[in-house]
Amino acid sequence: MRFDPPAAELHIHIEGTLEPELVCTLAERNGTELPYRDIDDLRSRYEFDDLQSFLDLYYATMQVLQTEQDFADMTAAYLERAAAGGVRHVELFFDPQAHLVRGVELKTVVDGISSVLAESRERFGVSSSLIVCFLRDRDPAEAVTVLKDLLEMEAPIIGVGLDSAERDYPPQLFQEAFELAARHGLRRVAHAGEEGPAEYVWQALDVLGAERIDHGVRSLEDPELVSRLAEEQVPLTVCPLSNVRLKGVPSIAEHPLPELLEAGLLVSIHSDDPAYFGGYVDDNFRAIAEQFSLDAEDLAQLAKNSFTSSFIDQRRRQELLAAVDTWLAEA
Ligand SMILES: Nc1ncnc2[nH]cnc12
Ligand SMILES: [Zn+2]
Repeated sequence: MRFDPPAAELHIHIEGTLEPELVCTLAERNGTELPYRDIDDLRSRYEFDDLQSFLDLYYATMQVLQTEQDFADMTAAYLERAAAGGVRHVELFFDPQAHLVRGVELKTVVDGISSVLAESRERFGVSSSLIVCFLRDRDPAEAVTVLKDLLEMEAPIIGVGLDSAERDYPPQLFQEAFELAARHGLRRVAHAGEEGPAEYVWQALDVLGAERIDHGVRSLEDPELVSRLAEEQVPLTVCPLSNVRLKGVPSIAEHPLPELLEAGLLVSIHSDDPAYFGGYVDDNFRAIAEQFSLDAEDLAQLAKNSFTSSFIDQRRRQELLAAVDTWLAEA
């Protein structure tokens, strides 16, 4: 069976695609001293107890990203791998504050990533757009400043998101930044209900105006919330391998994907930080298909959900939905 239906990758942190090999290549190129002996030593540290233990390594390894070329190389490497696994459309998250605090300029980050996205369709057959994420464990006023700077420089972003350490950082702290985004016609998404409670999903919807919830798996703890999500068909971007690696759920067997689907929610499957969590979208499809005995038709439906949940224009959406039918006919 094949695990690579045409799909939209809607929950992907570009910095989370930094494979150990590229970390070492960039460290050598930039003369960055890393506290790891070699690639195998670095890879051996990819064992996490929770979200914070992952974020500690995630922010440490990204110090190798220094120049526009580094950001471009990382983006190109990701798009090449994603396309090989069936991805045909990407809405890419990036974390500018994580680079600004290291002294890397906003323009370096934005130009490096967007120069490759601008040619993603021609080079990789993947349409793409960019979403800025605010770090919820930093000052909410900083998020407003970063967004103003991005607007000022006319960065090619289509939306805003909210990520990093979730516990004790409720979405409502970021109301001002999200209101500013809305006034400028930007789309809004937010991580919620990954480690944080269902209450954070309510806040993401009602205070931030989030149109899509990243993760959202803990919504199941609140039946009223589940009804709301089902009724409004609010998209949830679910990342099974990530949830297991960060110990949000003990194993794929115990992942609540079947319950989410049973409840009639609009779920699609994504990879989050594939370099760290053991796989890209196709690897996530394989894991859930093998665990839950899903067939090609089930995967095709999840892939269609990803296009339905995306912010692409109607014409491209129809083209990609049709591509799923073609894949299914041949699968
Ligand atoms: N899974 C995740 N949750 C929150 N913030 C993140 N930043 C990168 N990956 C993340
Ligand atoms: Zn994420």
